[in-house]
Parts: sequence; C-alpha cells; structure tokens
Amino acid sequence: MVEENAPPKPVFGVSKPISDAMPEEKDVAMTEILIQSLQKNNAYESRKETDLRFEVLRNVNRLVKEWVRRVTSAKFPHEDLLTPGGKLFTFGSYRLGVHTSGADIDTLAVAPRHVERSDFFGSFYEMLKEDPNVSELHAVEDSFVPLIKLLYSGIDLDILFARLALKEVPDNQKLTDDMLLKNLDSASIRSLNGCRVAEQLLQLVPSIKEFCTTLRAIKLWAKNRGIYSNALGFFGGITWAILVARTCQLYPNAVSAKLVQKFFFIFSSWAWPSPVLLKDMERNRPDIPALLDMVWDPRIRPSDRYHIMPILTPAFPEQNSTYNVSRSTKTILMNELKEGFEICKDVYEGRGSWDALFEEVNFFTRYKHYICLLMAAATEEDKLTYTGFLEAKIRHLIGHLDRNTCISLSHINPKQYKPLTTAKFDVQFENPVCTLWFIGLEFEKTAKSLDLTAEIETFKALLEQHGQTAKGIAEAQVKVNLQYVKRSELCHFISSAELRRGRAHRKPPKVTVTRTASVSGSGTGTAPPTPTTLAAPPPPKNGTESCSTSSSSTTTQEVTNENSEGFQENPSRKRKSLSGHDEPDIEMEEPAEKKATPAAEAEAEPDSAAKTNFLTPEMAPLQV
Ligand SMILES: Nc1ncnc2c1ncn2[C@@H]1O[C@H](COP(=O)(O)OP(=O)(O)OP(=O)(O)O)[C@@H](O)[C@H]1O
Ligand SMILES: [Mg+2]
Ligand SMILES: [Mg+2]
Repeated sequence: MVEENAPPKPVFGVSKPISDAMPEEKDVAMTEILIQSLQKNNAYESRKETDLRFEVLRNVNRLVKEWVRRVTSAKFPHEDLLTPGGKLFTFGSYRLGVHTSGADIDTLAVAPRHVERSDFFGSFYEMLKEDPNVSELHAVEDSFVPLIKLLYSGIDLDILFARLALKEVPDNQKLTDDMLLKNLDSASIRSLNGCRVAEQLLQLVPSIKEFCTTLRAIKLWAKNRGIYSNALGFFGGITWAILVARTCQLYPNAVSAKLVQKFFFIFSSWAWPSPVLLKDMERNRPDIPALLDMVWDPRIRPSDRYHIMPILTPAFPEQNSTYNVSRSTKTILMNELKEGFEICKDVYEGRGSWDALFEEVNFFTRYKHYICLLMAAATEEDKLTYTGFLEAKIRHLIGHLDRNTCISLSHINPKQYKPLTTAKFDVQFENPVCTLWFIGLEFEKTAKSLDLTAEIETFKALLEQHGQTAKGIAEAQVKVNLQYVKRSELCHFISSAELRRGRAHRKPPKVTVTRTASVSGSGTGTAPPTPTTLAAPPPPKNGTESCSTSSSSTTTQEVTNENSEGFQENPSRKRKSLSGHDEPDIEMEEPAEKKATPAAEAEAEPDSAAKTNFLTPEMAPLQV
C-alpha cells in the first residue's frame, strides 16, 4: 500500500525560515502580556467605532454605485447598460485589520471604462459635497496618487480612483490578476497598487493573527518614537507591514511576542541597502512591458541606486516604499531599532515590561537646537489644502540640512503642534490657522557656528516654485516661516504640557552613516567650523529645561554651537557588524538557531545578495 505523503509545507518568502520552532510556554505567556499592554495603550478601537466604520463603508459603497449608474446613464442615455456596477475596496491598515482608533480608512473606488477620472473629481466630488455626513472634503488631484480626502460621520476617509478596462465592475470583482493592469492609465495602476499589495501581504504571511498583533505592536512603538511617517522620510504603515511580514516569514511558527523581538533583531542588523523582499520579483513580463518600467530596479534606473533602505511592495509592479529615506532618517531609524532590540531583551529577561517599548519619548529632550517651522493659513480650508503639500516638501529641507557639513543630524518630528502665539512670526493674517513642526539639530563636534539662511531660503524658493504648478496651492493663502530656537526657548512656542509629555530620551551609541560622494558643499557662507572643547551636561530628567526669559530666537538663523548636543555620549567600542562593517558595539543576541542549524546562516545576512540573487556586484546601488 502506498503511504499517503503529507503535502509539503508552503515556504513563505524568498528564503527558508531562520527557525520553524514552535512557541514555548513562555512565548505564549509573553504574547498574552503583550496584548494586554497593547490594549492599555489604546492600540485597538472600541466596538462602537468598528460598527461606525462599517456603516460608513456601506454608505460610501452605495454612493459609488449610484454615481457610476448616473455617469453611465448620462453618457449612454439610449443604451441598455443595466449593470455597470462599481465597487469600493479597502486597503491600508483597515484592510490588514491593524487600524487604531482615529486612523483613516483607505479606500479605492473602482469603476468601468466609460467612467473617467474627471468624473471622479467632478460629479462624484459634487455628490460627496451634497452629503450631510461629509465634512472637510478636499481633492488632492495633482499628487502621485490622486485622491479625495474627507471625514464621513467623523471617520477619516481617503478615496482613490481606478478605471478598469472593463465594461462592468461586478460585486465579486477581484484585483489580483496582473492582466487587469494592461492598458490602464498610470494613476489607476498606482491607485490599484495599495489594494493589490494588501491582498498579497495577507497571502504571504504564515499566520494573519500573529502578523496583525505583531504589526500593531510595531506601529504603536514607531508612532511613540516619532518615526512613523513616509512623507517625512521615516517609514509609513505599508513599510512597517512589509518588515513585520518578512519577520513572520523567517519565523513561521512563532507567536507575536517572539516576532516582536525578532523584528528588532533582524532589522537592527540588516545589511542595507540590500532590499527587503517578500517574494521573488517577476523579471519577465513580456505581456505588460510598459509596467516593467515601474518596477524598482537599480540596474536600470540610476535614481533607484540612491535608495538607502529599499523595502519593496510585494505586488507587481514592485516598488520601493521608502524612497524618501535620507541619511538622517536612516540614522534615526537604526538607532531606534537598536534601542527597541535592547528593550525587548530586557522584557524577555524579566528586567522590563512591554510598556517600556511603547512609552512615548519626549522629542524635546533629544536636542538642544531646533528649527521651528510655522505654517499660517488664512482659513481652515487653506490649511487643509496646504498641509499635505508642505509636509511632502519638508524632506527637501532635511536634505539641505543633511548636506551641511556642520550638521551631523537633522530630525523632523512628525507631530504637528498648535503654537501658543504667533507673535514671534511674521504672519500677516488676522486670526490665522497655525501649525508648527520642529526639526531637532545635532551639530558636528567641530562645528562652532553656522548660518542656515541659505538652506531656509532654498526651501522657501522650492515651496514657491512647486506651489505655482500644484493645483489649488497657488491660490491658498498661506505663509511659511522658519526660525532657529534653542531648547530653553521652546516654552514660548508650545504648551508646557506638550513639553513634558513622555519620558526623556536616552542617548544611544552613536551610529554614523557615511555621506554620499556626490553630495555638494553646504552653501552656508561661513568660515569652516573650529573645534570646541566644552563638556556635555547630563540630560534633563523629563521634559525640557526651564524656559529662558532672554529675548527669543533671531531671524537670521545664526546658530552657535554651545556644546554640540546636550548629552554625554556612550564610549563607542567598535566591532565587526553582521554586515561586515565597523559598527558601534551593541550587544546582539546570539540566537540558539544560529549555533545549531544551517538555516542560521540566513540570519547572519538576512535577504542578502547571495540568497535572493538579486543584487549582484555589478548592479549594487551606490554604497552610502
Ligand atoms: N510609500 C508608499 N509606497 C507604496 N504604497 C504606499 C506608500 N504610502 C502609502 N501607500 C499605500 O497606501 C496605503 C495607505 O497609506 P496610509 O498612509 O494610510 O498607511 P496605512 O498602512 O493605512 O497606515 P495608517 O494606520 O497609518 O493609516 C498603504 O497601506 C499602501 O498600500
Ligand atoms: Mg491608512
Ligand atoms: Mg491613508
């Protein structure tokens, strides 16, 4: 009798798992405690909010169908197109089941071929405008992925649009087939991408339940560390999701507590710029050659070689989700990942709790020097129109600051603040609607004084230039104002409650990222900085120092480096890192699997060139 063979276990990802060990009792118990900590930290929404979201989606789906029906009968009054359909899909954190209270719902309105994008921004927009449940409605027509943003019954909603090359879009329409992309306009392809990526992600993880809990934990941690924003050069929701999915693939049987720990282990030692992939990239697509141009490929597209932490979306055409990452944001991300790993080690060894991982870190304890960016809009509507535009440009300012050789780090805080007063800014409107951002600055030890006028003026010129061509931006009455502020003067700008939130930052061992060879001079127009020998004072316990009563910031952006940055550095003992480069000595876990199994080799260089056979020496991106 032939013995029936058990079906082979599916392999998730581009390499074998590092460990397929089943969870131990301790891991299960730690996961329970992790979930309790997530609940305590409001990582889950209430039942009431879940029901409201459901209702909102039902209503908007109905609106989409009604709109498609109206457009159809207007365009074909005599034809018997009875079922043009139309459907609302969800994607992003809502689709993955990891959204928190207050998060947006990302949706995609899919219509048949006779419904144009101009109808979406025309008649559909008008329908929304007339709906009494809709507020804060605004179209973002000119962005890379055009969309309509609104609140529906108070729920934040993004609606994208895709026009399929089909006569009808029935209720059971799927978006997974690559051939659907053929003959579509590029905005529709980009808009479909979010849904296709979400579907793929859920297919590519061994356990959706463990993936979701782990991702919730990582997102909460990232938000409270101020490193959650794609637009500002950190990672957005999709990037964190891909990284967590990769961890799940490498430990397919692990439960969430273990996965959180492994997440930090893997990505704090990743051999960047090797790309993170969830599946093999499709190399030969003769059927849709035009789309191959959209696939991330540093061999073909020189600009892809500048991506310093490539993390690729898993649906064709695969794209890098982190093209905004800069030298500064990479340093900040890596420092946080390393600190996260240390905290997880403490939690697992009984020296700390999960709450320590999720604790908010007070941004204003990180630096002594700041640039304060004020956006003053004449009306709420101008503010809504301009905020996204401005936020997408801030990374250019960070880029200019990064290129200044006197600045070792420029750190944009993703959080937006309401200013206490606008007296210190040249605002020009009566009752302006104001938003503040802060950029923390760390200077090179050798820097003595520097003038940031050039960087600030270049940034303002860029806003001016790009604002002229972006729809709705030129008409918006908005004033942008930047100035240098010392930590001791922050109290003049934001409330003391904001200044005291969270715990004080603990300075990590220094990680340096080498500058690219192509970076040009700083353009600051000052003499080369001379060394300073001032000793660093200890960090404040919590919040910031007491507020200085001296006259506040200058308008010339003249900065003096009293002592580079307020904190004592740890002695940086060097050792060889897993990626073969010299890196500061942080204690790395020696995984049990590493000693015993051949799969452990994979851990030494996760997703490395050898394994994925993707980055050969000839095509390796420029080392940065
Ligand atoms: N840089 C990007 N590259 C590729 N896709 C992106 C990028 N930014 C956003 N997206 C797509 O848009 C979706 C929604 O983005 P969004 O910023 O709302 O994040 P999210 O994953 O929904 O998390 P959040 O809970 O913060 O809303 C992402 O899940 C992704 O599919
Ligand atoms: Mg979202
Ligand atoms: Mg969104």
